[in-house]
Order: sequence, then structure tokens, then C-alpha cells
Amino acid sequence: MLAAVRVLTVSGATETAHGGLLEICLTAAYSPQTPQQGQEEASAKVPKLVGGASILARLRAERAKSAAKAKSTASARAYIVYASQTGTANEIANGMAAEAGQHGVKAQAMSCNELGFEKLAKMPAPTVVVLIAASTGDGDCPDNSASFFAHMKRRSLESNTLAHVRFTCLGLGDSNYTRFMAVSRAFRTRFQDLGAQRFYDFKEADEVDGIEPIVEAWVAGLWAPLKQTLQADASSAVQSTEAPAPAANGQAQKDAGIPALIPCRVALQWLEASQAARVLDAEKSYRPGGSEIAQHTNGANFTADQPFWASLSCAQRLSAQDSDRTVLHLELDTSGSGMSPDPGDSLGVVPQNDPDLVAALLARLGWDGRRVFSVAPAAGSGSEDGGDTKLLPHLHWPCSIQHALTYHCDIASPPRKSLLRLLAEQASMQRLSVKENGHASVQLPVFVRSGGAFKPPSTLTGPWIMIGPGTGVAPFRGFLQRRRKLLHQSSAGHSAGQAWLFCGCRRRQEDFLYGQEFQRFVAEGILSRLHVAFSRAGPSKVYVQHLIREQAAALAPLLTHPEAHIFICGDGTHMARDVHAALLDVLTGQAGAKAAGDSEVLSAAKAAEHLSAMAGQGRYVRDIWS
Ligand SMILES: Cc1cc2nc3c(=O)[nH]c(=O)nc-3n(C[C@H](O)[C@H](O)[C@H](O)COP(=O)(O)O)c2cc1C
Repeated sequence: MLAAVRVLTVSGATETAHGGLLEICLTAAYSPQTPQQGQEEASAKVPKLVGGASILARLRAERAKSAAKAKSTASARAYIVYASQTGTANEIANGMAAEAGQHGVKAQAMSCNELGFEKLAKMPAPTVVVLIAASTGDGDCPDNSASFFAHMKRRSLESNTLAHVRFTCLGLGDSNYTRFMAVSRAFRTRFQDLGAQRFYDFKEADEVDGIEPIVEAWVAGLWAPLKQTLQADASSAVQSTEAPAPAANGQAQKDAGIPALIPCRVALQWLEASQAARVLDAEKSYRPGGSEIAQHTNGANFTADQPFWASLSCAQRLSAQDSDRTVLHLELDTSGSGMSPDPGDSLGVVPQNDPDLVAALLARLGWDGRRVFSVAPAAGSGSEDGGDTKLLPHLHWPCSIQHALTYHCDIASPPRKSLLRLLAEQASMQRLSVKENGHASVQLPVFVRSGGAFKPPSTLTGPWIMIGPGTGVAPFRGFLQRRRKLLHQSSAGHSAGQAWLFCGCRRRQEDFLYGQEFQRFVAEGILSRLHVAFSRAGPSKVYVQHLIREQAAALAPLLTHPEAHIFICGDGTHMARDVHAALLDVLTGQAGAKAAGDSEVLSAAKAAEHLSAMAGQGRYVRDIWS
């Protein structure tokens, strides 16, 4: 199964002052990749099974054996349910579902939306759920679980709605984000509030520490309590007389490192000609024309599933022609959409795959892209009683293969382990050939994502400290446009707090994004200070955190101002952490010259407390990505 197409978000929506034109700054973040040549599979005629092929054959035989055995044993199953935006939680869940059989457990992986909250609420006791939940945006729930999440949070639910549920939860997150683990924690709390009981320890895996060892240890410890919990349902228990799990025998040890195969849970059903023709017809109008767009008058209606098709009215390269970096400034015409994003909101762009890439994939697989399919539970998958579960909802089936591959599948990312495993199983005689290409479109399907607390303060009294190296600077154009407006409206410019911008690029001539515009803000008095770290202009690297430390004396009193706001936008892998450390150094007097005058120097503990209190009050906000 191919994953859902990733949704890109780009920062930098401006005040949209100019009649439905939305400006965004876009880095070349979505570039289909060509697999390493060595990854392409060798072709036909394999006379004797050797190496990997023999291992696969053995695994297949074992799978057939355990499938036969499973028929005669238990039927209770665990739901391994994921909330995943970029595929990590999904991949972990798939891997677990694939491995479950080896531990004598029947399990099915699906997204929260596929499971459905209402369906879960009606399941018999005990229903066993293993939840793997990532956070996205600013502590937001991933798209594939948003409707489940919204249902779960309804206040009208009785406190015993999930009393029949036994569950555990693995949270995925990144402690660089202000709302660390917001989604998994919300799931945990709400499940328990609704009566669900924990059967195994909760765990949180932080990207900053590296999630793999934590996830692996948690999964390894899960099987015994999971099996025990499933057995608690005497009527459909897994037999305790079952043979030892293959994982425990010598053969399995030899195969260690080969991921288990994800059980097939869906079957495609081909539509007959007249029904297929209707679907193909409908797909022609997938991009709505003017009349359909006019029906939407409220920008909030547009989502990743139903985006607004905005036309591109301007595309301009911001980085120098000879730079190996491509940074584009795009302006989109959103007239008629009713969208009115605020500075700090981001724009979701639903990418579509390059038609040539889709055609190449279809040709390689020998598929007719015009064949139309719907999706049903696979026989023996245990989902036949799926009820109102909508399998693979991201495909919007019934649809043609061509449509699914163009709009709803990610066919350009490097394949994940589970997909390679599936390909090894199913397509060992096929050669996948893809070609590297950027995709070009006239129109872009877009929708607005709220920036949450990442938005300009509504007042001017406190200082605004904005830190945005690289393309992280983009939203601060919007912030400063808003500030200009506030200053004009308030006519109290003289009492406004200061506004500082720290940004960074390689060299002035190469990638000083919106440099002239920011200098104009300074000239107009809208921006009090502009500090630019040119990382490659001198003999040693200079980054924003260095400039923050350099400016410690003047910055410290601003940071401790009771109405100060600090905004950070950009790289979450290193920058956000390094900037945080620099801010602590400023507050503790460890950086640069001692703070002037009456500015208080804080102890390390007080400085950390100060920043965390600011974060809690929405005055230290980060919009970062890794
Ligand atoms: C755009 C973006 C926003 C994120 N927001 C948060 C967040 O608010 N809180 C958090 O703890 N982690 C956040 N993360 C980290 C992810 O939860 C983490 O990388 C997780 O492993 C992703 O899992 P997934 O691939 O299943 O979506 C964010 C990651 C990205 C890329």
C-alpha cells in the first residue's frame, strides 16, 4: 500500500492586502527522488532460490503455516491505531501488525479515522487498542485522525463511553515544539476520562533523542501484556497452548533484521464499464471551475481533502541564480475563495505527482491507469465485519488508478522499510523505474492552516523579538506588515515596544531573503533592529544564536519585559535548540557584555522557568520544522 500524499505547508502568508493575492515563500522542499540505481531490482529468471530469495521463500512458507494455524486458534484481535501526518506512526503500526502473528497475537493496523470513534464506542468488551499518536503543526492532530479526535473531544460523551476499551499509547513528538506531545497526551487523558483502562505503560518517543531505541524497547515489552489482555476475553481467547512464537526459535533469530510482512487487509474491486465511465467523468472535474469555487465563501471550508485551486500569479526566484539553493517567492490568486489568512498562518499545498512520473510507473507495472476500483476488506483479514469503517479513505475511492497515483499517493518519497518488504514479496520480477522531475502546475490546490499562537501580538506595548533564519524569516514579513497597520491605527507609535528581527542567510548577494524589504521596515521605524547573520561571508560561521549572544546587554531587559513576545521560525533540528540556549545565556548573564543598568541577571533555573512561563502564556512561540 502506498502512503497518502504528504501535504506541504509553507510559511509566509502576508496581510493579503492586495485583493485575494496570497504571497508565500517556498523552498524546494518537495522534490521527487530517484531511487539509488543499486536499489532497482534485478530481472526475471531466477533458477534457484538463493540469499534473500530463499529467506523470502522460507518466510512465505512460515506465513502460510501460521495462517493455517491461526484459523484453528484465537480470533480476538488488537487494533493498532495510528495518528500520523508524515508516516512514522503509520510505519510503526504497520510493522507491529506485521510482527504480531509471531507473538501469537492477531492485530490490525489502521488510522484513527479508519477505525472511527463511534465504531470504537460501540465495540464489545474488551476491545484492545494500541494507539500510536504523533503531533503535527502546533500540537495539532494529524489529518488522518482529525475527525476521530474531534468526536472524542465532544463534551456530551458519557464518562463510560470507552469503559470496554483496554489501551496503551505511544506518543511521537519533538521537544523543540512548544506543544510537545500535545496529541498523544490528549488521547491518553481523554481515553481515561471516558473510562478506558491502560493495560501497558505509556511511552513518549522524542525526535530530539532519536525515537528508534525507545520505540523498539516499548514494542518488545508490549506483546506479553497485550496477549494477556486479549486472553482476558475468555470467549475468543488466544489459546495458551499455542506453539512458541517463531521469534523465539532459532530460525527467527537467523532472519533477524528482516521486517515482517504487513498482512494484506484490503482488496481492490474493479468496477464494470458503465460505473467506471461515470467515475472517470467525475474525475475530469476534479479541479473545480469558477462556479464550484464560488460556492465556498468561507476560507475555513477548504481542507487538504477539499482544497481551493488557486492560480499562480507570480513566481520569482529569491536566491541568486548561481546558488545551489532554490528559494521561490510565489503569489497565488485566491480571489473568490473567501480565504483571509493571518500572518503566522501557513498555507497547505496539496502536492500532485508529476504526470510523467505517474505514466512511467503505470507503464512499468503494466497497469491501465483508466481502470476504476473500489476498496473492500481482504478475505481473511478480519475486517470483513468492517461496518462503517472506510478503508483507505485518503484515496477517495472509487477512483481510477491514474487519479489515485496522481493525487492521493506519495510515489516520490524514498520508500519505507515496509514498502520495500512488500515489493520484495509481491514484485520481485518487476523493475521500478522512476524519473527525477519537479512537478509543475498552473494551479495549486491550497488550504489555510492556522498558526495558532504563532501570530503577531494584538498590542504594541511589549517588545517583539522575531528570530527566523533561512526561509524561517518569511512569516515575519506578515508580522511587520501587521505591525505597520497597528502603528498607523494606534497613533501611539512613540510608546510602542521595540521590534527586533534576527535572520540569517549565507551571503548578502546569494540569499538575503526579502533583504530590501526588511531594510525598508527599519527605515520606516516599524522594525527597531535588524540583525542578519551571514553564515558564509567571513572566515568563520556566524548564526543567529551568535548575534543573540552578542546583543545580550540590550536584549536581556527586553526578554524579561512582562509583555515581551519571542517568535522563532525555521529549522527545528538544531536552530531552535541553539537559539533557546542562547536566550538562556542572555538571561543568565552568560552571554556577551553584562546586561546594562537595572536588568536582572537570572539563575539558570529561573531563566529556564522564565522561558517556560512565557511559552505557557503564548509569548514564546515556535513554528519550526525538521
Ligand atoms: C510540521 C511538524 C509539526 C510538528 N509539531 C509538533 C508538535 O507540535 N509537538 C510535538 O511534540 N511534535 C511535533 N512534531 C514532531 C512529530 O510529531 C514527530 O516528528 C513524529 O515522529 C512525526 O510522526 P508522523 O510521521 O507519524 O506524523 C512536528 C513535526 C512536524 C514535521
